[in-house]
Amino acid sequence: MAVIPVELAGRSYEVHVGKGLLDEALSLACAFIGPYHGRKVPVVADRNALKHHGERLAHSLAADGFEIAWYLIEPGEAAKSWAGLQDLVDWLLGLGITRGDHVFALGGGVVGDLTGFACSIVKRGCGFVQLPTTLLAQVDSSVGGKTAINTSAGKNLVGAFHQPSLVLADLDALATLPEREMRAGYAEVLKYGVLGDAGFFDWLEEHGKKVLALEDAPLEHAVATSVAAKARIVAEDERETTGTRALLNLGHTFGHALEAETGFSDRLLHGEGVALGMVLAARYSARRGGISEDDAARVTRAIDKAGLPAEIAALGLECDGSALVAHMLHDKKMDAGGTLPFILLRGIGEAYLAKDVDLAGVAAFLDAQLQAH
Ligand SMILES: NC(=O)c1ccc[n+]([C@@H]2O[C@H](COP(=O)([O-])OP(=O)(O)OC[C@H]3O[C@@H](n4cnc5c(N)ncnc54)[C@H](O)[C@@H]3O)[C@@H](O)[C@H]2O)c1
Ligand SMILES: O=C(O)C(=O)C[C@@H](O)[C@H](O)[C@H](O)COP(=O)(O)O
Ligand SMILES: [Zn+2]
Repeated sequence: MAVIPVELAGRSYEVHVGKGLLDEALSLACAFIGPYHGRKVPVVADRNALKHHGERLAHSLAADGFEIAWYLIEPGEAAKSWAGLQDLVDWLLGLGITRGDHVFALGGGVVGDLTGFACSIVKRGCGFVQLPTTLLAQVDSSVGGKTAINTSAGKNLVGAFHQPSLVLADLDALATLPEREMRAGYAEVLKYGVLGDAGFFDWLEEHGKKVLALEDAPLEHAVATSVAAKARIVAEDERETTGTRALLNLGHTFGHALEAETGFSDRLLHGEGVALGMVLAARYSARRGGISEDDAARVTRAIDKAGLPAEIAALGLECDGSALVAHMLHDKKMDAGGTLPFILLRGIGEAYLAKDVDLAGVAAFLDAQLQAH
């Protein structure tokens, strides 16, 4: 078991990583449950998280004398929408939620992002506890307080920074996760190595297969190392103002554009978009004379070896590079002068924010990538 603190002035919280946490460590979470609503705890879950882990959660809360008021969402990115937000907020208000209450989010990044955002606005803010059940949510989305919904203009364009009070990442939950989702989460694990920890990247090259196969020790090491990396970055730059936190966006400028182009659908999962985005960022960096061609190829190989998509040509998109760049114009990193900073690489473990990227050049680069292979 690992306990990783996220140190934020006045709002520090812990991320617990280990097996059996949904069964055992919930007494920790019970400290956050107010004496409201006839001791019913509001839990937001998607149908898959409920099906596989709802009973464990209900059982464990019952031991502390609590019942659950469930709010169910359909699995998939579509729930991160205005309509999804409105329905959830109405439900919370209907429950008589107070500002001192905590809502529990049981599921992947979709459940966490939507619940966190609803909790940031309901009565101007109530608390929430993250119970992440996907690898992606355990290593990334449940930590750091970015919450959001998507709009027709793009990914995560309406949201808030709102930190959870506690995160319990139960590694046992991953046993029921479909393989494709496990791989998608692994893309964000690789991201921490590629952006800032060459040693971790080396370790993943050697042990990544064991992580994907859910071997206990490698899995816990990968999740805890990822969470610790994210916690360090978030503690340094909570609201992405200094450029440090922007590094967590490695692969996302390209990835979010690909997600938008594929309609935020099952055609391309978020982690798959990030995987492709990291390949593109590495290749684009190599072309500018940053990372070596060999190391860019190493990044591509690690992604491919994990069974993640590594070539955008294989997506069969019917668009050109300019269409992808048009999606990027909505990116939240865009500054008032119309510059879109890109997270590029000097080497493996050495990401930086480049503010001199010419978008016409990116479109031409993408045209070539869309044709290649
Ligand atoms: N807030 C952040 O910092 C942050 C970071 C990374 C990603 N995100 C967001 O997270 C979302 C992606 O999250 P995700 O990859 O977890 O996707 P997801 O929430 O859609 O979950 C993936 C699928 O797994 C199912 N599932 C969840 N837990 C399961 C389990 N234990 N067993 C079986 N099935 C299970 C879900 O029902 C869903 O079908 C995107 O919207 C992305 O933008 C946010
Ligand atoms: O926590 C962060 O900061 C990240 O950038 C983590 C990303 O993996 C995540 O997908 C995030 O939601 C993207 O942020 P956005 O600001 O580009 O929406
Ligand atoms: Zn991401």
